Amino acid sequence: MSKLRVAVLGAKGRIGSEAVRAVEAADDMELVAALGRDDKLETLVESKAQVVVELTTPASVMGNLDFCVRHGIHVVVGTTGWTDERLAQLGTSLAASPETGVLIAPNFSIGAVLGMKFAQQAARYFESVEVIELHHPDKVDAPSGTATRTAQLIATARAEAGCAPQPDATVTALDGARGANVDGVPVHSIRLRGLLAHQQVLLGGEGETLTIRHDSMHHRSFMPGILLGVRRVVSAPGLTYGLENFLDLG
Ligand SMILES: NC(=O)C1=CN([C@@H]2O[C@H](COP(=O)(O)OP(=O)(O)OC[C@H]3O[C@@H](n4cnc5c(N)ncnc54)[C@H](O)[C@@H]3O)[C@@H](O)[C@H]2O)C=CC1
Ligand SMILES: O=C(O)C1=N[C@H](C(=O)O)C[C@H](O)C1
Repeated sequence: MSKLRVAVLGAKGRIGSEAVRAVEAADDMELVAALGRDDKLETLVESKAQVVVELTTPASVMGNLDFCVRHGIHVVVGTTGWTDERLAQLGTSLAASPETGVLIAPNFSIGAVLGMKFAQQAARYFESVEVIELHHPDKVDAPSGTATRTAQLIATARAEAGCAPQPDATVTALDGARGANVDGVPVHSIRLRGLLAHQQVLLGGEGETLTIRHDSMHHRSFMPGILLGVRRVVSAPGLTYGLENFLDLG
């Protein structure tokens, strides 16, 4: 069986360099390009890449995606910074290249995906829910893509269940004291040397709380999800949002 021809964009970055090693080690994949900020995207075409793993920055991802989709190259995207406007722009590109697949995964780690799913399931049963995400201080975006997506999933689950707005008697507060408001869910961002990627979802009801916590201690935690995404995106045309769509979570 021929190997999948895979390229990594952002290959010198923290997660990109780990992804390069993971693709090289995968029996069913061949690393055909490992590109950084100053490399030419045309290399992706010249190297006949079938799948690009996009791990750059929120400032770079849209241009890279546009190039790949125009050239019919499937993309597994880990880069953050997704907004409704960006998703709509991607939808327009994909409409012109309907056989191309793009997976956007706010988080590739299996534990984080499960944590998001559990939070989504629990959200309707508690009066209060807040998200705390904790990352290394070199991260350029806040809140994290994972926390934003978690809050959106929680908010949708609560809206569908007809939950009342969360109780919060705050009348005066310093700017930021109650975190960022993502669809009505407060999201708090910690940046601390020594950390990598961590998240807690705190749920509270009368006389009880539930905390769902996930910790990524090494970038290796993201690799099985990236490899799964590469294997699956080639037969998933259009946009897939969330690795959970490629997992049999029931
Ligand atoms: N979905 C997930 O599970 C994960 C997502 N991430 C996300 O991945 C992104 C990268 O994170 P890190 O590796 O920590 O950042 P980083 O700053 O270490 O790496 C980014 C790399 O991309 C390069 N780059 C910038 N523009 C480029 C371009 N146009 N073409 C090619 N390379 C370019 C930079 O020079 C740098 O080497 C962030 O958005 C982060 O949030 C990180 C870890 C896990
Ligand atoms: O920048 C990171 O490190 C991470 N980014 C992603 C995010 O913003 O959610 C995924 C993970 O949290 C690591």
